[in-house]
Amino acid sequence: MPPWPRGEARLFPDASVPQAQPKHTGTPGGAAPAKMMLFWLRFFGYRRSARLGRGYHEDVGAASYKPRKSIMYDPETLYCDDGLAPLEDGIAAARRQSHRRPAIDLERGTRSLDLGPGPGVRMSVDSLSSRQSYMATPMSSYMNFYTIHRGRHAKIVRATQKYTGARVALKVFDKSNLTAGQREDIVKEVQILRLLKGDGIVDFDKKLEDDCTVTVALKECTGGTLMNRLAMSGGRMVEEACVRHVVKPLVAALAMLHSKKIVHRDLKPEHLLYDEHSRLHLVDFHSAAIIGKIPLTGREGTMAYMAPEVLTKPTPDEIFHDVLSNGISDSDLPSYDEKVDIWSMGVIIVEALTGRQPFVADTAEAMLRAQQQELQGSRFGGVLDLVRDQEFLSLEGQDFLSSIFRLNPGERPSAASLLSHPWLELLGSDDGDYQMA
Ligand SMILES: Nc1ncnc2c1ncn2[C@@H]1O[C@H](COP(=O)(O)OP(=O)(O)OP(=O)(O)O)[C@@H](O)[C@H]1O
Repeated sequence: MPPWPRGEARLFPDASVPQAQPKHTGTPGGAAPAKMMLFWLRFFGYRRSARLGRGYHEDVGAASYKPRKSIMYDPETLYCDDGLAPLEDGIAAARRQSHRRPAIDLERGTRSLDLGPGPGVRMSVDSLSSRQSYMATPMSSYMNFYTIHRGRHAKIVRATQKYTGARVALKVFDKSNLTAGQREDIVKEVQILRLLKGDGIVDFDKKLEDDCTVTVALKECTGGTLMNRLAMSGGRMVEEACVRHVVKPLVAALAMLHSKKIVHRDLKPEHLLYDEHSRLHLVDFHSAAIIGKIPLTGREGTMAYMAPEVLTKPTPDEIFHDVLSNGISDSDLPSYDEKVDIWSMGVIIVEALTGRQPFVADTAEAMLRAQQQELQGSRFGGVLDLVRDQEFLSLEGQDFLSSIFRLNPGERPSAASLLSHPWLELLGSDDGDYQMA
């Protein structure tokens, strides 16, 4: 029987009995090794790094055991856009690849996320709490890049979406070449594309941004442009094919566009694309405008397809340097309306039927003269003479085109009224498509 009560055995051990010594005695009282280590780790500000699955890890400040600094995501797993669903796709993908739940409530603040910069650069996101930031790269959710076009404003890169396999056309703007006005144009282009989800308009997917580029992701139209189709069919289309594949879908797309008060302002064969089902889609809304939101006073578009009332307007540069600096407001200038698209449509149709542009000139003044001469029939042998020929074009076709080619925009029909034009009923079989005429 020991001389002390049982319960006091650990408090007052018998000195004669050998006791197990703690392995580490660095702190008073012989603290447990884990606690000891934690003490020093806290002291030196150690950051615990917890792996949460492939390519995804969380840095956590161990000093307080609270998430500190940042959450980092593998660019392969997460991408975000300017606020819509794709970020959630990225989160879902990150979660699928992670065995543990991402430690942070990603959903919070995703609505106003903009893409982070390229790999290795971290970017704060306002709507997340200050200790959180994202790392992601716009292009990392795509693969198989191939540049198909270098345009005035952007380059177009064909790519495949990694997770869905969807084919996209990425319109990539180099930020270093953009003026403030051009940046506004991109915002406007995206705004218009969002408004125009529907038949006849290219499908907008999302907008991506990093330090160097702004990218507008569109569904790829795999059937090529009207220009490609004309080339495949020997330079021009027979009338029935033209009505089926150009006139009817174009009138319908313009009727929809104009009903939303949007003017394209740069219609041409290169901006009419076909999908895999040969359905027509309008692209390039960079010059487009919403009537009433900005004054339609500048010379926008491609000269051969410009309506006469656009040719007489100052270019955007002239407006900036000459007009506004003279104290005249943009809204004081005479403006035009959606009828400019109707004129461009007429030029496209004539080109599709004949393989030639009806009006050709180098300067705006010369183009205006050429248009007047053609329309008054004083330029013998011009392209319009050909379409006035009954051997070449049906009476319905002639009536359709002559109603469009009016110098006075007020006399041109609207797209909505052209929907019921008899020429659109002139549809033969598909056999006529792309025949050499
Ligand atoms: N969604 C798409 N699918 C397939 N090809 C496309 C798509 N969007 C654009 N392209 C191709 O890229 C070309 C140029 O597109 P877009 O006009 O939008 O760019 P841009 O920079 O404004 O070029 P440009 O200055 O020549 O008008 C189109 O003519 C077409 O060949």
